[in-house]
Amino acid sequence: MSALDRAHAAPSSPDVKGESQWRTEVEGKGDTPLHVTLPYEHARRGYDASTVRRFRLTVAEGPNMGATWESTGDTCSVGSHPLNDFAVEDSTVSRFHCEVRIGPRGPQVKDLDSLNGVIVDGVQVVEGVLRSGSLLRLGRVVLRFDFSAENNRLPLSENSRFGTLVGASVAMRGCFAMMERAAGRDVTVLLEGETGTGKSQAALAIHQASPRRDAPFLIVDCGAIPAHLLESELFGHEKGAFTGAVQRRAGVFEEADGGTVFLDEIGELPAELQPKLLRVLENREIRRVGSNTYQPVNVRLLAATHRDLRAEVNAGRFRSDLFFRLAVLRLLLPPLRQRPEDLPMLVEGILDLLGADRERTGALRTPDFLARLRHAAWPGNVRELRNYLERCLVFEEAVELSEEEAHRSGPPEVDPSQPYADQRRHVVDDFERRYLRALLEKHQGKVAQAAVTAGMDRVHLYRLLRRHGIKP
Ligand SMILES: Nc1ncnc2c1ncn2[C@@H]1O[C@H](COP(=O)(O)OP(=O)(O)OP(=O)(O)O)[C@@H](O)[C@H]1O
Repeated sequence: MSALDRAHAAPSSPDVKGESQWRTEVEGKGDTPLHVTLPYEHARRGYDASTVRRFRLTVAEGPNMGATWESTGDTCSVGSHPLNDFAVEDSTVSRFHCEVRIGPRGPQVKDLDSLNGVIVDGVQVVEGVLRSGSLLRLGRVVLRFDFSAENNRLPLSENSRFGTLVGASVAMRGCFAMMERAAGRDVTVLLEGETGTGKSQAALAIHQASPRRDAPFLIVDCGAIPAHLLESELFGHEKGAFTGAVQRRAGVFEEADGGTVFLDEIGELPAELQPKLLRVLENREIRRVGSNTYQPVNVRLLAATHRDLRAEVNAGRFRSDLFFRLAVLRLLLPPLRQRPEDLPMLVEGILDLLGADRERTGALRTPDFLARLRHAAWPGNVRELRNYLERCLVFEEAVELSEEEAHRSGPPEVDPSQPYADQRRHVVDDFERRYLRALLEKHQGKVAQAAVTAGMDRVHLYRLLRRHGIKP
C-alpha cells in the first residue's frame, strides 16, 4: 500500500510524521522520474487525435435571444452564474445548469442537478446525446447546439506517463498535458473523477514535478476527519482553544510551508470552514483556532473530488466563490471504461509494479486476456484493475472476474480502434455468459427446463454452455 493509499484509509491510518492520525506526508523527492517518454510506439500520435469539432450554442428562445457562444476547447458550462463559459441570465436557469462536452461518443449534455432540468428535443435527460440543430430547454431558455465548420486543437502530451500514472489514450494524454502545465505554475488545481481514476497520484505527481518538490506534500482527507476536528487539523490551534487542546499545534497549512497541501474529498468540507479556506486562497493567510491574529502561509493547494462540485453549488452546499478559487484549473480524470486502449499499458505497468515474473504470468499478457479486460465494467477503475491483477498473481492465472467487475452498468463502450468483428464477438460472448449463468440459476441447473424458457433447443443450449465452460 502506497503512502497515498494509506492517506485514503480510515481515520486509523498510521501517521507518517507521528503528530496527527489524519495527516500524511509524502517525501518531496520521489524515486519515479516524472517526464519519461515511454518505449511504447503508440505513445506518439498524429495531429488528428488532438482536434475536436468546434461547436456553437445560440439562445433560440428567452432573454438575450440570438446571443451566441463558440467553443475554444471541448467543453462549455452553461448557467446563470457569470463565471460560466456561457452565462445565461434568467431566474429559471440554475447557477450551473448543464455542461456540453464533445466526449468519446460525440456531443453530450449533462444536467448538473439543475432545478428545472435539461430537455433535449422534447425529452428530459440527465445525460443526453446531441446532434447539430438540437434544442436544449433550460427553464424558460432554449439553446440551439450546432457544429461549426472548424476544429479546435486540444493540447496533448507527447508522454504516456506522468509520475506513476500511465496511459496513451487521447484522454489521458490530454490530462498529462494539463498536469505538465500545472506543475510549472503555482495554480490551484481541482482534480475530478470517479474513485480509483488516479486523482491522488496526479496530485502527488504535480507536486513532484513542481518547483515545490523538495518541500512537504501533505494530504488531508476532508471526508475522513470529523468536522469538529478538521478546522484544527487544517489551521492548527492555540493552547486552551478547546477542551483537550493542551498545547499549541500547527495545522497542515503551516506544516507544509513552501510545499503543497492536497485536500482530498473537498466536497465534504463543512460549510463553516469554506470561508476560512477561501481566505487562504485569496490572502494566503490562516488563523489558528483560538487565535485573534492571522499569519501568512506559503503553500500551494491541490484538491480532489469524486462529485461534481457545481451540483453542490446548485444545492447550496458549496460556496460558488470557493469553487472558482479551487477550480482555477479543472482536471477531469477519465474513467477506465472510456479508455480501454490504455489497458495493455496499465496491465504491463501494474504487473511490473507488483513484481510479476514474466515467465510465469504469460496468461496475463495474452490478447485474449486483455480483450476480456476491455469488456469488463471496472466501476472502481484502475484501483479495481490493480486488485484484480493481484488476485490473478496469487493463482498465476486469469481468475474469473467478480460479478461487479464483469457487469456493465450501461451499454458497452464502442472502441473504433478495434476491428468490428472482434468487438462484436466480445460483446456477444459477454452477454451469452451472463445470460447462461442467470438462466441456470433460475432453473437450479436443470438444462431441459432452462432450454424451454430460453426458447432454444436443448442440444444448442448444451453446446453454448460447453463453449463458455459453464457447468450446469
Ligand atoms: N493512470 C494510471 N496509471 C497507473 N496507475 C493508476 C492510474 N490511475 C490510477 N492508478 C492506480 O490506481 C490506484 C488508485 O489511484 P488513486 O488513489 O490516485 O485514485 P483516486 O482517484 O484518488 O481514488 P479515490 O477517489 O477513491 O481516492 C493507485 O494504486 C494508483 O497508482
